[in-house]
Amino acid sequence: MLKAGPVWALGAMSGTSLDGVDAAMLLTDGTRIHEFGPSAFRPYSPAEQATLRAALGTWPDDPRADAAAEVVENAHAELLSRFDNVDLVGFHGQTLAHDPGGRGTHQAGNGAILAEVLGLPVVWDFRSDDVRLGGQGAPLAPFYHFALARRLGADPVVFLNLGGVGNLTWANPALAEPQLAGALFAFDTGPANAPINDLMQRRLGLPHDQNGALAALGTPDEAVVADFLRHPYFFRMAPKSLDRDAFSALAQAVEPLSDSDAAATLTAAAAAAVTAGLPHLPAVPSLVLATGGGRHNRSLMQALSTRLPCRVAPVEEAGFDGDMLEAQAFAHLAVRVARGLPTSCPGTTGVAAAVGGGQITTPA
Ligand SMILES: Nc1ncnc2c1ncn2[C@@H]1O[C@H](COP(=O)(O)OP(=O)(O)OP(=O)(O)O)[C@@H](O)[C@H]1O
Ligand SMILES: CC(=O)N[C@H]1[C@@H]2OC[C@@H](O2)[C@@H](O)[C@@H]1O[C@H](C)C(=O)O
Repeated sequence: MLKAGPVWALGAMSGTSLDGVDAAMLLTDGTRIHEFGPSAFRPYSPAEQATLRAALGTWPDDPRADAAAEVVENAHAELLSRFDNVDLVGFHGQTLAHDPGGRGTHQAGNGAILAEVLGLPVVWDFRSDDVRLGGQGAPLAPFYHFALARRLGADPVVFLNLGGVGNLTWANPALAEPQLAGALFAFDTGPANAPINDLMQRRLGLPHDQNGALAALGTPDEAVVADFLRHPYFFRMAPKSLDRDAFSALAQAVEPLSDSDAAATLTAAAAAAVTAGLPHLPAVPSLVLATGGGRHNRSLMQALSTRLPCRVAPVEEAGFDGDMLEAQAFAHLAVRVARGLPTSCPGTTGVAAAVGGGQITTPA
């Protein structure tokens, strides 16, 4: 049994960009954020990353998925054992495949193993219940965005996560609870860093376009961007979510371009996808707070400023840590699961009614 009141939760996220594991502690009662705690990052080695890459698109019982799960479990055990005074762990795992309307959603990594290794209760498998009940299973960070918005005041706040995939959240903290109608609107916007990382890896053997330097040297091919924006995904009503590699045609379209023009085009496409998402929000915001690794990419931030009809600023402007926000989100969500509070609702995943997903494993 988790003690009453705020607890120190340790959240861990291994994101779609495959760069490594983020972990962060948060003092929360699942509703209010009391304090931000320490955080750490553990990169995947090139060999580990190759194992994860080889498993993308696989489902449980595939040997490639088993190999990926082992990498994920070992990396998390190593990273999470560095933290002290943890009451509860929130373990997202690594998404290998996501097909909410079909085969479901697959996060590699067994939370029960981690619970034994760490000797701590672990909340995991956050997405399956939502998908089983007809939801998209993603995005889940919006319930944490709501708690952040409440810290800032009563006005609506828009968060843009620039991870491997991008996602937007409109949070209205004037409502008392995140699951109330009108409190949250959220959806994946489109590819963000993943296609840029893949290009850099494929052509130059580099993990990403450091600070957007390569894209800054090139010119976007606007015809490719315009064609990309004709994808039916952008015309679908929210909530909606994406698999990491849902836009493989975009990668093919930039193949004939030079390295810098290809990087510039993928960067412009990532920004254009966000612009295409804005009409799905209740109103055009005056400010978008950018979080996730993509906010370090100057070319991407520049492309967003050019293409969006509002100001875009890193989430640090509001006093938050954009590198650890997703890890903190899974700390917060873990406490919500342990307390029986919902983690998704019709406005975030399209599920018919609010759901508290996730399983809890307590070590023997
Ligand atoms: N200095 C930088 N310059 C350019 N890009 C960067 C920089 N730092 C990080 N990034 C990009 O951000 C990515 C990591 O972002 P983040 O950790 O938010 O993604 P993620 O959590 O893996 O993805 P998701 O949110 O989709 O699950 C890197 O893979 C890289 O593409
Ligand atoms: C299925 C899955 O793992 N989706 C991730 C991915 O990365 C960003 C975007 O696509 C978002 O939908 C989600 O992650 C964040 C943490 C979320 O659930 O809010």
